Amino acid sequence: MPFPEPKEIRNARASVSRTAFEGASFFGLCAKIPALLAQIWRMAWRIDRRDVVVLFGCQLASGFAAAVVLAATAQAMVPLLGAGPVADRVGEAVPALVVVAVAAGVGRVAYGLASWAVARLKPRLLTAADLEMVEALMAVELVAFNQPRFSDEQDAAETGVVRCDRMLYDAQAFMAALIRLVAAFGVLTVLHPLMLPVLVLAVVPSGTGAVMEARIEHRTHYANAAGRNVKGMMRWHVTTSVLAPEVRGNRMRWYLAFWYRTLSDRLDARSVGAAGRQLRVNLVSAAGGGVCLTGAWGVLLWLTLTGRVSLAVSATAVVAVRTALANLTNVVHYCTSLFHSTLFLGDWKRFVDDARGLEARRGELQAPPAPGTIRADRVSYAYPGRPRPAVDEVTLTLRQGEVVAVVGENGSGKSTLVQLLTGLTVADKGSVTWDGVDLAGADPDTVWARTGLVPQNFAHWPLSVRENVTLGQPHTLDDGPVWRALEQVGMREAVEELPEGLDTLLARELWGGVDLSGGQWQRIACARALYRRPSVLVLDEPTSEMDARGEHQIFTELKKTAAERVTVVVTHRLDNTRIADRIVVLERGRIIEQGTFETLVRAGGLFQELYRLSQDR
Ligand SMILES: Nc1ncnc2c1ncn2[C@@H]1O[C@H](COP(=O)(O)OP(=O)(O)OP(=O)(O)O)[C@@H](O)[C@H]1O
Repeated sequence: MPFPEPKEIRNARASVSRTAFEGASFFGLCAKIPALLAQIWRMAWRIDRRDVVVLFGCQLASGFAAAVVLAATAQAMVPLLGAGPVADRVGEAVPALVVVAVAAGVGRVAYGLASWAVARLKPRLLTAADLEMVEALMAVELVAFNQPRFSDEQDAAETGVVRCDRMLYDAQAFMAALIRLVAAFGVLTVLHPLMLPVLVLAVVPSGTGAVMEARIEHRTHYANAAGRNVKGMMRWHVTTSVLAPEVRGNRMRWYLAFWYRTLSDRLDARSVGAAGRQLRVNLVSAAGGGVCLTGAWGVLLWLTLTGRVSLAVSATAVVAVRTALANLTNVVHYCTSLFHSTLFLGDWKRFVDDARGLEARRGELQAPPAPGTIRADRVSYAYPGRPRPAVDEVTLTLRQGEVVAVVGENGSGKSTLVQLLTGLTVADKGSVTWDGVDLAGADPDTVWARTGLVPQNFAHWPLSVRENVTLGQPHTLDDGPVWRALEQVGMREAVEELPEGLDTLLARELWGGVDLSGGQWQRIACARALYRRPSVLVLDEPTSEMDARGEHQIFTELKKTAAERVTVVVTHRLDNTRIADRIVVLERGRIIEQGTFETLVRAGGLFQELYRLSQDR
């Protein structure tokens, strides 16, 4: 049976860049260039003023040198093409030829120095853009990730970061070509005023063609954006060692290969189609440019034949026209590329600004360092685009020293509730208070400084064992507390056996790395939370992959250290809830039962039913 075709993937919205480019004409682009250049210079200026000054100065020098080369060439042509013995004519031209050689040398050195400044600025510009984005993303409210537009905008902004690499080079190449073009125009105008309009006419078709080609490229880029992103994600899934057993054990390889090839073919088909359209545009503009250029040569010939310009001037004009044309092609090419890059940069800027606006900034209130009471008062929360609240009018009080278990079926709202209790998410309705301090108005950093969280999806940080335990803490050189936390979760022996103990890198893909089992990783995540000695400890399915001994050890430890904190455990293993002082049962976002294990297991409600099912084997 043939495989079913993968779904066509599209972006949730068209990017602002795309619309901006679609609407731009050649002259529209030109008008925007000064502002775009100013934006790039401003960014570069913040990074290294000296390099920007070198870059700018060298560009001016190389442009000036180009003008001198052309003007001196014209001077040398006069004797060279004049009358008299060859030796005399050459001798007369020597000073001008020396000027040509020196100016060409100065131009080359200036160009080299400008490239050096670009090479120094480029990586730092990229890092600055990247850091801004990473820092902004790490600070946004969790709810931002649930907005459908957010990930599209993030993709466009990522492209902006990558394009920073090219943008500076484009700006430099554009400026260099522009300066040379202006120099060539200047020399031509001096030679004969009629030369300038003729040359402008000759270059309009190629300029228009280049913009049209760039627009096709841009359109293809966006048409392929969503598919390219998904393909990139899929590439990781199908090639990573983490998922290799699943891919093989379920014989997924053939379908995944088909999927990957189909998606790649679709992307390629768009690019191939675009290449054909670009060729047509290219040929038409080349033909138009050829006709105009022939006209320009014709005018030059007419000026020469009618004696309006000398043969020497005419020869210089040929050199100047060729210089102008070559640089004009570069001007148009780099201008469109620059425009393209700065549009992506605009996406990046907008995203970073928006993300900063979405930063978790709620108020100046300080959360109590060790809350005696956490209270949820008629708290509701609905995820964007979901009609039913995930947590619905929940009222609950947790006290210091208490271990509370939260149970319920999949999707009943357990994880969402613990996120609300720890201020990771702010309630739509109702309030969560820590000793009366409303988390909606509290500085979230002061809240999270007191919490220890083992979420359902925790990271396998590709760092050393020590860093995996201490992550997020102020640095301490003392390994005692690290070993203590590892002991609490029964990992001391396992870590001692690792090749480099606490220094062992936990990442099998990297050189010298060692991977852990699923249960061991869970123990490390628990050790990380316990190491923090939090006053609010939240564990969301902390032992789902652990063996009986590990699970027993964790729950014993929780009970032993419960007095110093508020402890909340989300679990599906209902036997574990025996250690809890209180069990809260959720259904469709509401609390339907509360009590001790002994009460609930006989209460005839959902807990009793779920417990019976868990024992019915
Ligand atoms: N990021 C999200 N965006 C949209 N809806 C979500 C999101 N996360 C959870 N939900 C929905 O909210 C509801 C509650 O989810 P939650 O993760 O809190 O349930 P849970 O009780 O922890 O489930 P489980 O036992 O499977 O972990 C579910 O209907 C779920 O589909």
